[in-house]
Amino acid sequence: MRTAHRVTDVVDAETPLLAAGVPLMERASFALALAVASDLRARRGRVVGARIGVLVGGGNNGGDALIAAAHLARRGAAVEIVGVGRAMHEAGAARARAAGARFLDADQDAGELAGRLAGCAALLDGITGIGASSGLRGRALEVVTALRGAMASRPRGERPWVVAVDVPSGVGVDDGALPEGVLPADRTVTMGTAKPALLLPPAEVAAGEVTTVALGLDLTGASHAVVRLEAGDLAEEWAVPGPADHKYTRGVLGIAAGSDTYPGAAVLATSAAVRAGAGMVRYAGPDAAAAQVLTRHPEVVRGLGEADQVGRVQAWLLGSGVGAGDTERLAWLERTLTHAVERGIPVVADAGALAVLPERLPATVLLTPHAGELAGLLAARDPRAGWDRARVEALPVRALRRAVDLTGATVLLKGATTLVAGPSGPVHSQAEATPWLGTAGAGDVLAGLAGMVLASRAGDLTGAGADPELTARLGAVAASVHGRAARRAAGVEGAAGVEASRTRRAPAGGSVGGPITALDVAEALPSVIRDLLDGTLGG
Ligand SMILES: NC(=O)C1=CN([C@@H]2O[C@H](COP(=O)(O)OP(=O)(O)OC[C@H]3O[C@@H](n4cnc5c(N)ncnc54)[C@H](O)[C@@H]3O)[C@@H](O)[C@H]2O)[C@@H](O)CC1
Ligand SMILES: Nc1ncnc2c1ncn2[C@@H]1O[C@H](COP(=O)(O)OP(=O)(O)O)[C@@H](O)[C@H]1O
Ligand SMILES: [K+]
Repeated sequence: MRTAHRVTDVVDAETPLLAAGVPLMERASFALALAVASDLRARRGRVVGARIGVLVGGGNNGGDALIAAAHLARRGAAVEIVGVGRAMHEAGAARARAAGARFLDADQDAGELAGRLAGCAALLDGITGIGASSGLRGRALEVVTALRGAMASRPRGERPWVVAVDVPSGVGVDDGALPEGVLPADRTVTMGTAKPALLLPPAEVAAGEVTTVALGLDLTGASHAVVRLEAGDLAEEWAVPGPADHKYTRGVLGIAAGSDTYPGAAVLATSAAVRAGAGMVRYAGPDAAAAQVLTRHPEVVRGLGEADQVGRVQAWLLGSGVGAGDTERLAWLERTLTHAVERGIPVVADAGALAVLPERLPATVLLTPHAGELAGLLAARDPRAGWDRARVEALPVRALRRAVDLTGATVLLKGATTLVAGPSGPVHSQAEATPWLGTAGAGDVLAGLAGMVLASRAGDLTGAGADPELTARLGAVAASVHGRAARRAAGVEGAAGVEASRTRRAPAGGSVGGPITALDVAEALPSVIRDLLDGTLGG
């Protein structure tokens, strides 16, 4: 599990150590210098003679960068420092100067400065860290903007290796905002614990590879702001049947997906659910879609009539492939949702079901909008806040939290990185997917998979003493398994999907994979889940 902590919790954890005289900045800057030296050796063979540019702001983030610059200068690097703040960490500057670092004229033309910096082997971004009040301003913004331009005009292989100190300067440290004028890093060396922006869209793409420096902070009392589940965590949450289990104890999922207009959604959602190991799927949908489902999956049981006539289920998936004009189906979904909520049955509410939500919902209802659907939901409930798709994409965590507050439900926001949060607990952020997954019907597969995961853990979700945060965690499990199945289907290896999409090529030894259909993702589920439980799935 990867985790991140909020700025206030980091500051609270640092304070007693600083008061006790623990040299946190020494530790931080030494580790930073080591990371830069190691990257330089890997990329250029040596540190000696390498030209390293250091962007320095007025606070302790600049202090970290200056002391690291001193270490690197002592190792023989040609270090060039540019102050872009109103002040400069004095002790750090003195050490850098004593070690032989050069201070460039900070007032010179930003374009000339940028041209010089863009020719460095490495750049350290030590402008702002957790003390930043907003996106970069003033001279810092001017220099970074010029530098981004100068770097963009060089061939990729001739650009400097960028290392961000603590966070890429200017990102929304707690909310993951990515304003204009952030220098994208190849690596971020973060101090004490990861910061939320390093795991949250859209800022995470500017962080590159993240290295966390252990500072000895005691964060045991602080809650996680962001959690990213890894393979071992998924295996722990996955329900594995024992000898006493049978189809009913493994979880029966009711699926009301698909319509005469979109019958395919029924096939995709049921395929995902049965392949992910549902004890049984009861399909409640129109005749034509049901015929297609049963042709492909004869094990699916048809349920007719109202919710209480369909037969017992441990969870429902409602709404995939039901359009806004399908008033009769929507009315049925609304009645079924109410029925499920009254009985404490967990629900995945997707697509059409998002249009018929009651005012308040329990946390065991998992809403699965994409950014456009979430914008619609927020615009309807919070009309004066001006939510639209672009705003949701720019501030996804805020949009997610707002939707949770307004509905009471657990919300899963689909995207290249999928975010899940409930009324309490952290934001889960899962980034395993590949951009090849952005294909019609992929959301229906996720919905079926998520429904099956909730059905298989229904007892833990709703029994006495149930963990109120479990729905969100299981949503994250489903998102991660979905993303991993997409990677397997597409043949993506080595590279993270995000990285591959950014660079349009695979790193050495990897593969960016190739096109997939939504059904391919469903079909990859059994082997991915098997590897997950065998412990052979990395990451
Ligand atoms: N407290 C400590 O002793 C430790 C702090 N550490 C480092 O210190 C950093 C935090 O230092 P600070 O609290 O001094 O804050 P920062 O250095 O992150 O930011 C404050 C400085 O940035 C300027 N600034 C703020 N907003 C700006 C904006 N929008 N545009 C341009 N400039 C802006 C301020 O004028 C001030 O000079 C951490 O991120 C980490 O790098 C680490 O060395 C670990 C120990
Ligand atoms: N660029 C991307 N990278 C990774 N995953 C993506 C990307 N774009 C979309 N996805 C994933 O694909 C799925 C698309 O779902 P959705 O938008 O509901 O499509 P549909 O309604 O056609 O099924 C989601 O799980 C989403 O997270
Ligand atoms: K920084």
